[in-house]
Amino acid sequence: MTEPLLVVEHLTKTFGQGRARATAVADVSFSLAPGGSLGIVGESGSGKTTTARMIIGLERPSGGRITVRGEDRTRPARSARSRRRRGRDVQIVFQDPYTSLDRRQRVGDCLAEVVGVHARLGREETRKRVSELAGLVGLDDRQLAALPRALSGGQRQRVAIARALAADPDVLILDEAVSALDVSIQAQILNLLSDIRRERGVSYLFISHDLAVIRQVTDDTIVMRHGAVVEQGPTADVLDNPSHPYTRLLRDSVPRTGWDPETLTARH
Ligand SMILES: Nc1ncnc2c1ncn2[C@@H]1O[C@H](COP(=O)(O)OP(=O)(O)OP(=O)(O)O)[C@@H](O)[C@H]1O
Repeated sequence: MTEPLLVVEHLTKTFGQGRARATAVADVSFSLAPGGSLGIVGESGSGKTTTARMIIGLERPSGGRITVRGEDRTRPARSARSRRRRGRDVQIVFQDPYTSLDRRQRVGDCLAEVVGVHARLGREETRKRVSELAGLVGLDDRQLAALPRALSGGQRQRVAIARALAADPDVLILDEAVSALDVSIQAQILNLLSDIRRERGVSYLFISHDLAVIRQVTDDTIVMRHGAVVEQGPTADVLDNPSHPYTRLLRDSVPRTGWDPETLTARH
């Protein structure tokens, strides 16, 4: 059996103290295989982003363990060097890349900067690598020379994906990465992500509230509610034959032919 790439065991996160203390993530365990794609679904506030933030090292777990290729990643990195090294393990793409892009920096320069952080390359090699990344995500020279504000939402998300891939990570976390895009652009980005996974063997942790998206891009899925995992398994099984009432509710909440919100609310 292939060794898992990312393993999360009994992960827990509590915020606040005393009466204000709240558990955002409660005893969450899962693993991600090399080249695999795992979906995390759940309603707003179920702990999906907090889980992702702990894996990327932006939040310190209150309990549990995170390993990548068997190496402990539970505590956030202390030095710039180990942060860089960990950047080659896991990268994240958020819903709105505009907030994380430098508004005064041209897209090509932004990509060159990240390439420079992760690999010591000469000017010509850096240029080649930027052009390769741009090709991978479908950005042309005009877009590389542009400032982020001159790009559409879909193009900015391509920049965010290219920037994450510039570190050549083993795992890419996509946190509602296509949720803000309209449906046709969303389909383009999802196809792009499938191609990248096939060509590069990068693994995905795909966080979304959209079950159609989860069905399209993941092999396995976990369902979170109130910080805990209530169901997990192959995506088709979880979505087609949910065993937990909450998963059934999530699935039945998707509008489709014959959908009746009144019956749904009455039932739950
Ligand atoms: N820094 C923080 N301080 C206090 N509480 C927090 C903090 N970050 C998250 N929480 C709480 O933890 C819970 C889980 O939040 P989280 O953002 O992980 O949920 P989510 O499933 O990603 O939701 P959404 O889909 O709306 O992004 C929420 O109740 C949230 O209010």
